[in-house]
Amino acid sequence: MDKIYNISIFLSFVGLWITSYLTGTIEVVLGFILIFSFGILHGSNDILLINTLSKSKQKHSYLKVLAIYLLTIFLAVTVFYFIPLFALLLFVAFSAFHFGEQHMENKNLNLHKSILNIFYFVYGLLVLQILFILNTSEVLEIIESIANYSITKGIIEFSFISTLVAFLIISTYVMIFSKTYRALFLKEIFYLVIFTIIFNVSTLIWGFTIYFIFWHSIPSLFEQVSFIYKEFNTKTILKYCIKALPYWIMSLIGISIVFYILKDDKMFYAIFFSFIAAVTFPHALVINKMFLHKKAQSSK
Ligand SMILES: CC1=C(/C=C/C(C)=C/C=C/C(C)=C/C=O)C(C)(C)CCC1
Repeated sequence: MDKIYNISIFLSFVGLWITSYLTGTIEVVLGFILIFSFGILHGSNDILLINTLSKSKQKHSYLKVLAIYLLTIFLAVTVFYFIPLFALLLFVAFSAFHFGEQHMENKNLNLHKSILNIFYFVYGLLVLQILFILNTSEVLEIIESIANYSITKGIIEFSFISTLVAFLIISTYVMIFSKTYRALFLKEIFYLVIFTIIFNVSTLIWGFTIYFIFWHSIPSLFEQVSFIYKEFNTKTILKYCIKALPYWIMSLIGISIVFYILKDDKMFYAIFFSFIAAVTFPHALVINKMFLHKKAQSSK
């Protein structure tokens, strides 16, 4: 995993360097290309993951799994439509846990499950809050168009400071009880400094893209391929991509239709993030199950 993160550092700075040559519009287009390729791909094989997870027990019917998955997405869309502010907060909370779990799970911190869950959540939330505090005006605009509710700069600042304090407290606790984390702490702070530099220099969308693709989706793809096929090489990556293709195409068609129907410039980011949010809910749950399964396997 360390190797992957070294590649992430390299790609992040390549990403920053490239954008110094690009106009704002091309930066946004490139961001969307990356999000719609690697970003969506990393969530396209959830159904395959569910089947791999249930292999040992009774195998669920494909249609049943697909139906439950689509129902969760439909439910998320409905909540977004009727109670957007609540849905947005829930989405940020789910995403924070999901980002934190992806980043920290493989560190084998060897602590009680509830402490680990809080730690994953606070870490992921801190990364998001660093992005938000360094791009406040863009974030406020998008939140207003999604939730039809204007929050103030003060709320973003307050959330950032509270999350930072919470992170320092839980980090101290984890350091006291986990030798592994003590050894890793400086490296983790170094990664956070890298995120801060990137989020400060880039626009909101480009900063989010760099984190989401190079620090989340690519490490997650590595983890998923290794979990499903037990090895990570060109052959298994190709297998994964072929399996993901129908879902990937379906999501691209789905979002294109929504954009085509609404065709509203102002709503662009709102639709985009609501779409990501809807697929994030079931995805985060499936990945959580994958990590629990891996842990159970390794402790056998
Ligand atoms: C960047 C950003 C937001 C949050 C985005 C998040 C939280 C994305 C999470 C994506 C995930 C977890 C994908 C699946 O793996 C807001 C709040 C919409 C406001 C505008 C800018």
